[in-house]
Amino acid sequence: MTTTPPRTLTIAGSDSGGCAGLQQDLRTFFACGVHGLTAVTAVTVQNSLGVTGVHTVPPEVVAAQVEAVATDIGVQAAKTGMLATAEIIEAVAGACDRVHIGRGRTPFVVDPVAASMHGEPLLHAAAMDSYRTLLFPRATLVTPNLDEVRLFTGLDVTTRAQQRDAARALHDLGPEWVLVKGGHLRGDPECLDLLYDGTDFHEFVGPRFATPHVHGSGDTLASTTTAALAKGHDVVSAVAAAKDFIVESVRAAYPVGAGVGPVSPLWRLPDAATFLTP
Ligand SMILES: Nc1ncnc2c1ncn2[C@@H]1O[C@H](COP(=O)(O)OP(=O)(O)OP(=O)(O)O)[C@@H](O)[C@H]1O
Ligand SMILES: Cc1ncc(CO)c(N)n1
Repeated sequence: MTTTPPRTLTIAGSDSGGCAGLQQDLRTFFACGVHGLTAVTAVTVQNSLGVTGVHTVPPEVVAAQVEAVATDIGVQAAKTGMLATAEIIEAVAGACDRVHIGRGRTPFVVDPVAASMHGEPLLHAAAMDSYRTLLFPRATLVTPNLDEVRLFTGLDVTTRAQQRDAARALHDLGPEWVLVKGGHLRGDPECLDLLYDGTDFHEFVGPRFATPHVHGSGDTLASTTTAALAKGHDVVSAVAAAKDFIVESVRAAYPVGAGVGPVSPLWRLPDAATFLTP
């Protein structure tokens, strides 16, 4: 009998285009050798050009999915993506408490998704406070991009020094660790992601590729980190592994549709492209 792989849970929205959201989380989990579980929060009508509809799942159904998989299948690490509303955030916080997901217990990565990469909102404005009071204090790690940093702290980050100020301000909101992602620091010739635990900074620097196809890059980074935590890495080595993984995934990005294509965890499965070739 084969050994059961570690189980990772994503609490996230569906992207019908398969580039971001829970679809990207699941394929990243698969490529990282963990069994992916899902608690669906919302269905988005989305393609490579943007989001044209959002339909949320009732909060009690989101909570029930978390509890159903955690109590039977077990969760070694969990992450959140699009949570959409204050009511869903409240339900997620309650369910995670009941099944012992959160800092000091099962590792919990909170990716505070606020908008699509095309700028369409994926979070109600009224839900910002729920993130601050209910999720950041429960998080092992929060992973904001620079737009989310501005929303949560009011800080505009245009330099690496300001990235450090932002990490300090976010850490004050209660998470154990903060990763301020630098993908949006367009003037920087490299991509620096900055990790902070309230004492030490850790810098993860990678190349900045010229590709426009970076849809799902934040989801891939957070999912890989979650998979590494489930396999027993500490936060610093999990983020280091995730940074190596995202660099290869951006290098392997491909176009779909008329707009922005996804970064691709498929680089990890080199045989897959030729498998099933007639
Ligand atoms: N052009 C690029 N080349 C290489 N790495 C990149 C590039 N753009 C982003 N990254 C990396 O991808 C990860 C996600 O960063 P980013 O700041 O873009 O997050 P995000 O906006 O949440 O992503 P998305 O909304 O596209 O899912 C980071 O590790 C970042 O350094
Ligand atoms: C469902 C969903 N989650 C997250 C993002 C952001 O990457 C997106 N575009 N769509």
